[in-house]
Amino acid sequence: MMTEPSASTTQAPERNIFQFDEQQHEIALSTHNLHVYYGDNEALSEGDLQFERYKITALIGASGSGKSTFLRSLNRMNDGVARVDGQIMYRGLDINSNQIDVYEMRRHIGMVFQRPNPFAKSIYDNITFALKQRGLRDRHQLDEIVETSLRQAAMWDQVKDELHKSALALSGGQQQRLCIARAVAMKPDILLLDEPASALDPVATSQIEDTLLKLKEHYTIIIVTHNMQQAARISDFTAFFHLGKVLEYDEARKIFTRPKVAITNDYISGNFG
Ligand SMILES: Nc1ncnc2c1ncn2[C@@H]1O[C@H](COP(=O)(O)OP(=O)(O)OP(=O)(O)O)[C@@H](O)[C@H]1O
Repeated sequence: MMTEPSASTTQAPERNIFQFDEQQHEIALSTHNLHVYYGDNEALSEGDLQFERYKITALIGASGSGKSTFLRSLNRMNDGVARVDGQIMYRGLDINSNQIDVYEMRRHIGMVFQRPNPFAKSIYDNITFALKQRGLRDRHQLDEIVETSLRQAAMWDQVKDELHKSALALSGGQQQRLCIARAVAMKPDILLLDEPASALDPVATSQIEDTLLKLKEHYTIIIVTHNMQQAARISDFTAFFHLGKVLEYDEARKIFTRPKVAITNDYISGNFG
């Protein structure tokens, strides 16, 4: 449910960061003193955020507020594009450390992009490509992973008889679910999704949302979305980004019913963005 626009639109932003009680919540990923720069321009100045295991966290905010910059930093997709200062802690390791094998880390922290980007290969080969690159050759094991991944992405029944058809012949929504299947085939801990449904129609969008709700049984999900209804429907926690900072981060039901920060209220009420 959305709240009514607030009268206090001009109120200066206050920081209102939700701190998990680490005793009660298992943290899958956390950031500490994170700053991201494109050249001299500081696009993100974010302090300490924590992401709880097996929950969906939505990153919301107006265009240019830094959501994608933040998301892409979480598995070093900004390497070579931006300078990232601060720590991103995963299983006790800072993923920005020189000792990290970036490809191995991305196996644990996978990503699905805004536009479906299947390889120009068959459905089967899209899912097995990276596994084969890593040396997995056992046909039986590969078949099993293809089936499990497609089931997790809720498209096994639709494509089980045409696994050798080109992925490019699938609809946009199916292609995006194939990209989700490709990501989960690597058995990541964390799935990052950058507006995965923005190029899809409402039916395909709703199927992606149902898929994500099922996937959170096994994965920690962090999703950028411009769709407030989507964030309210599927997220457990929501972070509101504004001008390169997180102004409010809390349980989604609180953000969408009684946000503490006036600008959050204005944004979710559709007053800007
Ligand atoms: N590759 C880049 N080079 C230089 N500046 C960039 C680059 N990518 C993003 N920026 C800048 O960083 C800031 C944050 O952009 P970012 O894409 O993270 O915002 P966003 O909230 O994800 O926006 P949108 O919702 O439109 O995707 C913006 O000022 C943007 O212009």
